[in-house]
Amino acid sequence: MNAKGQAAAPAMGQGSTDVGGTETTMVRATGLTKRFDDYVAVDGIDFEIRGGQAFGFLGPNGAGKTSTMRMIAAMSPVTSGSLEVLGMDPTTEGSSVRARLGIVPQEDNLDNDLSVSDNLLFYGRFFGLDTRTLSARIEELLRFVELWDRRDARVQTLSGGMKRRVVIARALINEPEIVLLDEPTTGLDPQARQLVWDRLYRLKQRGVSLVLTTHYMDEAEQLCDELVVMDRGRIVAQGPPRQLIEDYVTSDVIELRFRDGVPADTDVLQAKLSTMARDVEVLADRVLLYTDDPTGTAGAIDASDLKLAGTLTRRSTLEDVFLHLAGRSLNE
Ligand SMILES: Nc1ncnc2c1ncn2[C@@H]1O[C@H](COP(=O)(O)OP(=O)(O)OP(=O)(O)O)[C@@H](O)[C@H]1O
Repeated sequence: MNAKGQAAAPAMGQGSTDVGGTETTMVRATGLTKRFDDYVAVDGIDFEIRGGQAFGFLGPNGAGKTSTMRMIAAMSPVTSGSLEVLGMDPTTEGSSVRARLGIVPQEDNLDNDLSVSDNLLFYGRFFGLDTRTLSARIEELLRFVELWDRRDARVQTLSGGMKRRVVIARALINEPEIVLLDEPTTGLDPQARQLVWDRLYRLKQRGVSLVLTTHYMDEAEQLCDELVVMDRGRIVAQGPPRQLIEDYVTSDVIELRFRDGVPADTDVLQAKLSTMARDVEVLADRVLLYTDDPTGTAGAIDASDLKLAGTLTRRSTLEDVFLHLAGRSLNE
């Protein structure tokens, strides 16, 4: 207990509050480029990740998110441009960079035949940690991810959500200053996702910087302080999630569904609807009306001769930002 009677924060990430405050640059990329033969996967991007932040790369499949992560993780060399991770060059100082990172890959690469705690033990030995230190850390980490009671279970017997939490615990074994998570909740059911989000949120509260990729807008909105939105290797927008929504789209969206499907003559439809809202997006199955005056727009819709099956009014999301910037949906 500390002077205020609160339980002391676990050892993980200790020091990161000193060295990793928001004034500290954890990762800086300038003109960062990754090419696979002639294919440009990451096309000259600039970004800066500051300490204690949850920083997200949001974008559809193939946007270049994983390629960017792999360069930060010193797992894939930079083709051109510059990249600095914790003040080091990951291309020439790869092992020093990796020693201070935690990595949660897209695929759970646990040893299914080993127990939960042995997975952490063997991973920890790579970092040269002795058995006593490791035992204490394994207990603390498995309690943190709420899997201490499953410590002796073979990984094979765990659910997908539990496995993901084991990978997160494993990534923390070396007390990293930055944890890189590649699509941390892809494939998990809603309840398992909530649990992972909750643990990541707590980790951030302890001063650990999180860098994650996702193609889920709700994950980006829930977890990230700062986002870059990527499409086809480039950054199309950058900022805090709420700021991006404010900057690029209206406060509300009214979705229209038509009785006989979206009318084929989209030019006529666009012209008619554009008098009712600030922006109109015609999709295959519905039309989106972007408005800062949902009541006024709803009134104009009611007074029109549109043959509608139904309408839905909702707050704008990052999905709308992406649609506005890229002209297509995030998960298309
Ligand atoms: N080793 C590789 N060799 C050739 N092309 C690659 C390689 N790795 C990735 N790519 C290509 O680079 C592009 C960007 O891939 P990347 O995995 O970085 O995207 P992503 O945004 O993470 O998408 P996903 O959500 O599917 O992982 C894709 O078109 C992919 O096919």
